[in-house]
Formats: sequence, C-alpha cells, structure tokens
Amino acid sequence: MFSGTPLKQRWTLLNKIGRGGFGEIYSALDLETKEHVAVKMERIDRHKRALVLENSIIRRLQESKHTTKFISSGRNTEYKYIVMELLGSNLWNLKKNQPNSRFTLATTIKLSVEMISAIEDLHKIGYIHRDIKPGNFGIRNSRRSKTEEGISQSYCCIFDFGLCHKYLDSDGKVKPAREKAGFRGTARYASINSHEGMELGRRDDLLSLFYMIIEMLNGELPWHRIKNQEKIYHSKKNNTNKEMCKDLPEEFTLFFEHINGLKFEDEPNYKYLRKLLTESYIKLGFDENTKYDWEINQEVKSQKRKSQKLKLKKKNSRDSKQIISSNFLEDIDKKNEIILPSLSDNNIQQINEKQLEEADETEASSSTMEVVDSSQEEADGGMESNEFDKIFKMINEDNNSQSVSTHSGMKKTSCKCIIC
Ligand SMILES: Nc1ncnc2c1ncn2[C@@H]1O[C@H](COP(=O)(O)OP(=O)(O)OP(=O)(O)O)[C@@H](O)[C@H]1O
Repeated sequence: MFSGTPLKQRWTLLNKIGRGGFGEIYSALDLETKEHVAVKMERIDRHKRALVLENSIIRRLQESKHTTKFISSGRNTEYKYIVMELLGSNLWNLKKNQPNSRFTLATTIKLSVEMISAIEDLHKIGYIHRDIKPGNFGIRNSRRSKTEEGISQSYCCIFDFGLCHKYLDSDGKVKPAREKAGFRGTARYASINSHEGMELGRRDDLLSLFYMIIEMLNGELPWHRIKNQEKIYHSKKNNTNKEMCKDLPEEFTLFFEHINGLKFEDEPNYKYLRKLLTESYIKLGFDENTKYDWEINQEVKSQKRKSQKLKLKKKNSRDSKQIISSNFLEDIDKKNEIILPSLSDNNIQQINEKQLEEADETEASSSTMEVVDSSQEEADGGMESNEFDKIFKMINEDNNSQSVSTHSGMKKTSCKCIIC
C-alpha cells in the first residue's frame, strides 16, 4: 500500500498500531530525531473529512497537557496524514490485561481525574468530543512526561477528534440545540440523549465518561453483551445509576447526579467533579505515590524475573560445584591424580550468562512463573557455597599439590590432599 518512501523524506512507516472507522494509525521512525512517532492516515478520496477536523483540533489543543503533541501534517497522492507523538497503550487494552479486566479504585480515580481535565480542555476550545470511550484515551510514556521546555505533562491523553462538534458560535455562546441531531458515538458509551437523537452537549461527554468509569471498576457494563443499539438503549434506561453505583463510594453517585442534572447548554462544574473523586481517593487512603495497576504488574513481573535469575545463578553454581566434587572423588579413587577444569570466575560467569539468556527467552513465553523468595534462596545458596569452598580449599591448601597446564588448557593437578 505504501511505497516505502518516507513521508516528507522524514518519517518512515513501521507497523500498523490502530485501525478505526476513519483511518489507520502507524508507528513510524523520525529519521531526523530518531524517535518513534504515530502517523494517522485517511484516504484522500474519503468524502467525510474527519482528518481535516482532527488536524485543526489537535493543533488548537497544543496548550493542553492532556493531548498528543502535534508534529506535522500533509498529504500525498493517496493519503492525508497527521504526524504526532506516539503514546503507549490505550485504556481499553490496559484494562483488558488486568485481572478480571478491571482497574482498582485507585487507578480508576486517578485516570478519571485526568480524563475530566482532558475533556474540559477540549470543551474550552469550543468542541465536544461525542465519542468518549477507553480506546480514545492513551497513556503517555513516563519518559516523555515533560516537554522539551520542562513543563510536566499529563499521563493520560485524549485523542481521535474525528467526531467532534463545535458547540460554541463565533461569539463564544452555546449554539442552539437542533431539534433532531441523530445518533453519534459508540453505542456502549453513548449517553441516552444520543440514543434519543438529541443534540449533544458538554454533559454528554461526561455521561459517557461515567459509563467508562463504571466499566473500568466493574469490568463490564450491564449491556456489555448486547450488540443491538436499540436494546442497549433500553438496558441503559432500565439500569439506574443507583444500581450501577451501589458498591462504590458515595462520591460516584454524587458525580452522576451532577452531570445528570445538567441541561444541554449548562457548563459542567469540572472542578467539583475532580474534587469529588479526589476526596474519595484520599478517604480510601491513597496518595500521590499510589501506583497505577499496570505499574504494579510491571514491578511484580520484574521481581519475578530477578528471582528467577537468582534461582538460576544459584543452580548453576550448585551444578558446577557438584561436577567438580564428583569428578574429583571419582578420579582420586582411581589413580590418586585428578584433572580439574579450570573453572575461573570468568568461565562460570560465561556459562551463567548464557543460561540466564536462555531463561529470559523461556520466561518471555511463559507467564506463570512462580515467585521465589529470594532471601531464602540467598540463604540456601550460601550454605552450599561454603561446602564447595571447603573442598576447593582442601585442594589448594595442600602443600604437596603441583599443577601443570595441559595442551587443552585444563589444569592437571597432582593431588595429595587429606581426602585422598
Ligand atoms: N498518537 C497515538 N499513539 C499511539 N497510539 C495511537 C495514537 N493515536 C491512535 N492510536 C491508536 O490507534 C487506535 C485508533 O485511533 P483513533 O481512535 O484515533 O482512530 P479512528 O480511526 O478515529 O478510530 P475509531 O473509529 O475506533 O474511533 C487508538 O485506539 C490507539 O490505540
């Protein structure tokens, strides 16, 4: 599909990382900075020009720390494209990888506070999103959490502005609602107003966010398995917010009540919503050091890796000692003369490194490794090491032992130690 020629002689497309209703997203290499970026493409002949709108919104949102950094845009004979900062996983994929496909309260609240700000920033420039869903929020690599100027940026970013709608007129006033506007968005997260074909306003983005929050916490929404849009609408009507919030801190009910009480033209109180969630976060005993779920998973994984490496190291060390001591005993039985491989620290290290590499590969394909208590391992290994040292010491300390190098590089040792 692509000629392989870098876009503007600068960005070489690598892999497809996303595909949506409006286009395709690729990771690409910036030949100038050597950094990876994201490129969103849309066919030039597409009659709905979502990418043009998206381009304009991303550029206007650059003041916000909750969106991707705009890098460039352009077109070739087949495609229009936007080059932007490459984010990490979207929230849908992150949630899917959690146990029971749900986030903890701490992670959900932290993300929600950021998402409220992202939505507020978009509203401030006069647009509503109309497609708030987990696939449209991405996590910024923490490495990039500061701009070149050193300004700290948000961890959670909003993207995909192809369905946005301008709700403010040129005087900054809310445009009057159309009688019938038609359904917009993704059925699972769309507000009831959208199902009823009403003009969507700022409240509707937040109502979609509310559904997202419930889904992040419960794993799924009551209409999760329903495909038919009409049936989803009825399920939303039948499932009261009270029911959905019943096991959650009361702040979630207050959150819903605030947005549900808004009229089309009303401005949501974003600050109040953030405050509600933050209060609940503090009450639950979390603080700024509380980690996101995937960061904890990462730590557990790396702990497992470390323990596994340690376990292998100990095993290798044990094996080499056993080989040496059993060879030693066999040989001295036979002829009062032994041949010891010259296992210098270096050799042992090389063998260990190789086996550790193999272990790493094995681990990459296995997700169910046991966590080993490394402190216990340390103690076990230490004891055997002493036994090993003892035998070696006996050999080395024997005044009568002589050693000569053979042509194969092995040490031929004539031994008269106390064991013999
Ligand atoms: N800047 C980015 N960095 C990393 N991944 C991205 C970026 N932009 C988009 N993606 C990935 O591509 C997916 C689709 O992107 P986007 O939602 O912008 O496309 P779309 O065609 O409008 O999709 P949809 O029709 O599903 O709304 C996202 O869910 C995300 O996983």
